[in-house]
Amino acid sequence: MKGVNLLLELTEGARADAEARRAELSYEALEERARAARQPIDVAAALAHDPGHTHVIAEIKRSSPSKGALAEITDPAALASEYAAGGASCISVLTESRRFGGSLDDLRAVRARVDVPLLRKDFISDEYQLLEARDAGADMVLLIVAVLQPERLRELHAFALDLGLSALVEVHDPSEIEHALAADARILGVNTRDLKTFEMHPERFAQLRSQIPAGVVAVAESGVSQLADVERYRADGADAVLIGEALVRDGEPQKRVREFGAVR
Ligand SMILES: O=C(O)c1ccccc1NCC(=O)[C@H](O)[C@H](O)COP(=O)(O)O
Repeated sequence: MKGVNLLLELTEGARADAEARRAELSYEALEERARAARQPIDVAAALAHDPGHTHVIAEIKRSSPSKGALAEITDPAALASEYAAGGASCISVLTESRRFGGSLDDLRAVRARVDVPLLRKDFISDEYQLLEARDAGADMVLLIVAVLQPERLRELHAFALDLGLSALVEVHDPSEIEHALAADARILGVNTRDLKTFEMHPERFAQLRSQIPAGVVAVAESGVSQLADVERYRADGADAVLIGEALVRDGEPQKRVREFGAVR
């Protein structure tokens, strides 16, 4: 399947890049540094349902496999400041370099500039990558159920929590929700992008929402291009929306984040 193959390719590439960094900095040395880094923020609390407001997770995304180049972001920290000023509840920093053009340096630069919770958005399959996330200032990491065996998902989720990190556990279908909940996910993201065709299926969020228990943060990911899309996800029960392309292409990201966040 093209989509699964793409996810595997992205995951393998991210793992190879992390292995190269590990050759420069050992696991043990990184762990010592990571555990001494600032204490992460509790992101589940920051994204908990708010009747007066939709939490916006605003993404820093230069390019993507589906669209190619999206925006020339020379100063990710400046864009993050705009997002924060617009009231973003969390900022997602894509650190994958091969297809998304991101880096851990982007994450570090953003951390140095803003105080809002940060998501390290990458294709994580190894503990070393979780240590890197905490060391670079992340509060939350992405774990994609489609590329992790159930036991591996449980291990990585538990290790993230042990490091004080939160985890956004990403699902695409009902069986993946079961695996996510079995791993004790507290923040669940439904990605409505079909990774086989790259088509958007916003109705998937509503289809899966009833399987997400009360008390678990429900995030609708991908495909927001206008206010009506946020209103729809909100009406379908989203506590938070994760938005990339629409914000990086917008000339007024601060204004746009404020507008999207005002949806109730
Ligand atoms: O964006 C892609 O083309 C993509 C392809 C394969 C795997 C992941 C991909 N995107 C990651 C994301 O989850 C999105 O960046 C995020 O949900 C924001 O989506 P959007 O608002 O549609 O840019």
